[in-house]
Parts: sequence; structure tokens; C-alpha cells
Amino acid sequence: MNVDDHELAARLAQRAGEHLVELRAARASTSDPKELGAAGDAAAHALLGVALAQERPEDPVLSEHGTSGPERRPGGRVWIVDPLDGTREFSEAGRTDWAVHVALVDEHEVSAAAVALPAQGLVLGTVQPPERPPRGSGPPRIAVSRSRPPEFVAEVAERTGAELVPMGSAGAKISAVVLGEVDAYLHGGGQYEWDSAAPVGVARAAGLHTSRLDGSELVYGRADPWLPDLLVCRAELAGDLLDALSRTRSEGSR
Ligand SMILES: Nc1ncnc2c1ncn2[C@@H]1O[C@H](COP(=O)(O)O)[C@@H](OP(=O)(O)O)[C@H]1O
Repeated sequence: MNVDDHELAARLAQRAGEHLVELRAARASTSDPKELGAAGDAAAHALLGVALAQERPEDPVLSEHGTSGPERRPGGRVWIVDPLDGTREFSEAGRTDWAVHVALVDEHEVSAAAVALPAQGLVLGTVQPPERPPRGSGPPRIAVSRSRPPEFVAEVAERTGAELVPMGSAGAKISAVVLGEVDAYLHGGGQYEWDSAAPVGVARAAGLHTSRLDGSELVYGRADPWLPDLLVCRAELAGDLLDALSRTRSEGSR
């Protein structure tokens, strides 16, 4: 079957997600959490690698396990995948904040993407970008890492009157913004392109603001995959959040 890149991303994220749900159910009582996370990551990685080699043999694939397939060309097409984002949350019974990321990057932009949230029964993708519900009343809600929240977020929350919502997985946090469950996601201190490429592609397709914390563009498909910080938020909040970030950082560096 010849499917386009948007459909392929969604189909593969869904398939890897279903596999992870089965594996999690089958091994939950027997594995220790680290082993369960590693087994899930390895299984989803193998599934995505085989499927992309079959469906797109001319494209390289980048993940935290390295690059496979043909050699990468600067600015050329590359699939950037995170087979299991939120490994820690995947191995904690009952948690739903983990995800599968599949993105296609071309000329340093995400051109097709999907994020599966298998424990929530959802796949969000550029094939059919989800519509966000209107923002409710009340203070803005900012999703942050539950295990490694950046030190400046409390200050940004205070300046903007926002509430912090700790959550695992970059994909789950960006999806929560896409779905209107929170209004923003702030991350600083470290990440790689595979942690954000797919959910940022979906967020952009859904009309959200996406940038580095200094407001500059997020650039994907670079030789060095280190992409340590990002902001994803409702477009109408971007000005206030970037301003609060800039003040917090300049006061902090004095
Ligand atoms: N300081 C840091 N350095 C490198 N990776 C980081 C990081 N902080 C978060 N990440 C990665 O970003 C993803 C989301 O993290 P968090 O839940 O803390 O927001 C996780 O990916 P994995 O689960 O795929 O390892 C995590 O490893």
C-alpha cells in the first residue's frame, strides 16, 4: 500500500503504541521497572526500524539508538523517532503520560508527524491536526517535567500567575497543550531532537506557538541532535511567557 508521509507517521506510531500496551500488560507483574522500560523501548524501536526500512528504504532514521538506513545528507529527509518517550512513566502501573513519536524532517522542518498516547487510546498527527478547545477561565496552566523541572519555572509561573502541572514525557506534555488540557509546556536543561520533533510537528499543525525559550526557531535535522529547551503554548500566551522567561533569565544571570 502506498501511503503518504502523514498517514505513515500516524500508522507507525499507532502500531508501535499497540505493541507497547500489549508488552506492558504481559510483563507488568514480572519485570522490574527498569527492565520493563528497556524492553518496551527496544521492542518499539525494532518495530519502527523494520517498518521504516520497508516503507521508506531511501530515508535515514535517527533515534537515541543512532542513525540507520542510508547516509544522512545535510538538510535532507530524515525520520526522527522516539520509540518510547516517558520510559519511566511507562514502567509505572496506571500512568498514561508516555508516548511514541514518529516525525519526518525535511530541510530542517518537521514535515509530517504523529504522537501516539497509547494508554489514552489517542494518536495525534499532522494527517488530521486536532482542533483545540477554547481556553477556559482561570490561571494559565503550564506543564513541566515531573522528574526534572527547570529551576526557572517557579519564577515564570509567579510572574505570569500560572499554575504548574507536573507530567512525564515531552510528547504527553505537548499533546496536553494540543488537547487544551494545559496552556503551555516549558522545558530547559537538556533534550534531544527525538524528544520533541514529532510533538512539535503536531503542535505547529494545530496552530500553537513553538520556539526555543529565547523565542528563536526550533531547528531539526542538524548534525548535533542536542536541542535542550523549548516552549510550546497557545499563540496568545507566547508574548507574556517569552517576556517572563527573558526577565527571569536576565535577572538570574546578574
Ligand atoms: N536534562 C535532560 N537531558 C537529557 N534528556 C532529558 C532531560 N530532561 C528531560 N529529558 C528527556 O526528555 C524526555 C521527557 O522528560 P520529562 O518527562 O522529564 O519531561 C525524556 O525522554 P525519554 O523518556 O525518552 O528518556 C527525558 O529523558
